[in-house]
Amino acid sequence: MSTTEARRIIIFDTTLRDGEQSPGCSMNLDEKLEVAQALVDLGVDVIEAGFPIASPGDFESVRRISHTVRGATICGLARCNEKDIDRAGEALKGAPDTRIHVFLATSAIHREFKLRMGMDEIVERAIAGVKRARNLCDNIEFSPEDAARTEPDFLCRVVEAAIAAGATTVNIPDTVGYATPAHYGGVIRNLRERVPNIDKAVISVHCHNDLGLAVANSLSAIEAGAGQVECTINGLGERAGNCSLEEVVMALRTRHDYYQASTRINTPRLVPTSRLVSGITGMVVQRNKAIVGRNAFAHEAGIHQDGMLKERSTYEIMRPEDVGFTKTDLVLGKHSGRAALADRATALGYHLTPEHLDSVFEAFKKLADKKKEIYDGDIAALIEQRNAEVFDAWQFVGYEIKASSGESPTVTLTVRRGNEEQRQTETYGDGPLDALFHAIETLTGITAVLRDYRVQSATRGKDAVAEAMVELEYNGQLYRGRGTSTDTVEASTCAQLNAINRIASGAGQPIAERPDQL
Ligand SMILES: CC(=O)SCCNC(=O)CCNC(=O)[C@H](O)C(C)(C)COP(=O)(O)OP(=O)(O)OC[C@H]1O[C@@H](n2cnc3c(N)ncnc32)[C@H](O)[C@@H]1OP(=O)(O)O
Ligand SMILES: CC(C)C(=O)C(=O)O
Repeated sequence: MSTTEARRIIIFDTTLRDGEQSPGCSMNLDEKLEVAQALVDLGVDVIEAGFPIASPGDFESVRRISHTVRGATICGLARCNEKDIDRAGEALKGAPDTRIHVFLATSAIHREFKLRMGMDEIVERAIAGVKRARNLCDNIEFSPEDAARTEPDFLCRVVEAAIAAGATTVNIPDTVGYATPAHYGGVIRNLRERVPNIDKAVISVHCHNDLGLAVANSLSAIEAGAGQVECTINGLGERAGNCSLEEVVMALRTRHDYYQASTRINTPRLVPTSRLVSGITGMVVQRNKAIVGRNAFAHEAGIHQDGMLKERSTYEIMRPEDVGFTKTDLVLGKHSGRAALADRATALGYHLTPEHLDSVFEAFKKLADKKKEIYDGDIAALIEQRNAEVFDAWQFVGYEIKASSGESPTVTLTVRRGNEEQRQTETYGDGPLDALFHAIETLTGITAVLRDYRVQSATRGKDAVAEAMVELEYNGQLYRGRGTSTDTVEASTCAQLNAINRIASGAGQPIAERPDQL
């Protein structure tokens, strides 16, 4: 089947109703209007804007949305009683494209313990509710709540009666997330085979995620013939949530070869809409959440990064820009390889020789063992540090400090000169840096005046790299040195040593040329 012949699946978004039922996710009127507009921009077909009987605020938000938001059908929920249905009709009155969604539970557990109604009464109430709603609106959805746990024969009976009474959509909820994919697909198939008037209505699915199967169950139902899927942004919803809109939409799109079904969703709006809803509800999107999570298109493993740089379909089944991310993120961390490091260095404007890359890579791996995430600032600092070290006569190896307040610290500094390690221990000065700088002077035999010393964080976070900078005056010339490390003392010692190395190699600047610095 070609793309043009694909079945179109109706996307019914219930972020503003079932999504709002997530504990702590209530939204105010302005926020609901903003989300409703974003849902229209995203291209959803139906927006379930709220449950008008629930509160005056819910009534008002359904009323305002149905009167101001254009481009989608606006739906209001109602229990199967006159008051709820009339209130929903009132909230939607006068708006151009609306739907009333009437629900009544049908499973044995709900009939016996919650509603205390027998089967016949359920059927009668369902018929009466749909008819009453149909007098207020032409577009009626009926949901036999807890359908997935309802006896198949009885479910067929209720669905047939609801359609005969005027329901244009019959929604089959897995209210408690009990279904599994094959089971749920079977429920839909059974209805299609056994309900004589089933072709007079669209079959819809509404899956909860208690077993983490909401998306899988929805896809199975679509495969079995469902034409509408109910879902929420970020999978928000009662308890473990609902079917996630972004996941089901991208599954249909990515596996079009299999499902032969399409939606109207403008997929590059998925990430912005997810961020909007997350910001408004305060429900943080987990980093590894499919489609919209921060890591959804991030690759850290060297072998994957190498594959991605050669041909991105090696490790990506969707393009990040198709869901609204700007680009794939090759995260640099302890699992990365040279290919990704070289690629990032080039992007940052550095051109590394193979030897230089090896040397930066070695320092990068050491840093990555200490730090969870390596930022661009870290990479730049490492490259510049290595650039400076190329000429170094003395290279930093390590230090030890014994210090207590009010006493001169004792430091041992170890440096390498060629193949030889040199060590200097001293008890000196006001603090560890004073002592370490003095140990450098003793080891190298070069005494200079410290004109400037600065240390700053190169990147973010507690484990950020410290970047130290010193300026030394020596024989009327100015020598700068830089050092980086996650350890501030080490960064400062490296900076001092780097400046001394420059003195040794004569790489200074006349002081007169830089009066502003002094
Ligand atoms: C599966 C779902 O997500 S359904 C939607 C769930 N969403 C919500 O409940 C959020 C909004 N709800 C509310 O604000 C309140 O529950 C209200 C305003 C709707 C009702 O409040 P109250 O009148 O105080 O009733 P309460 O919530 O305590 O109990 C629900 C009543 O509705 C009845 N009921 C439940 N579902 C239905 C239904 N589909 N049709 C008719 N009656 C129903 C229950 O049997 C119970 O009746 P009872 O009090 O005679 O035993
Ligand atoms: C109202 C219905 C569709 C519902 O939310 C559910 O059954 O989960």
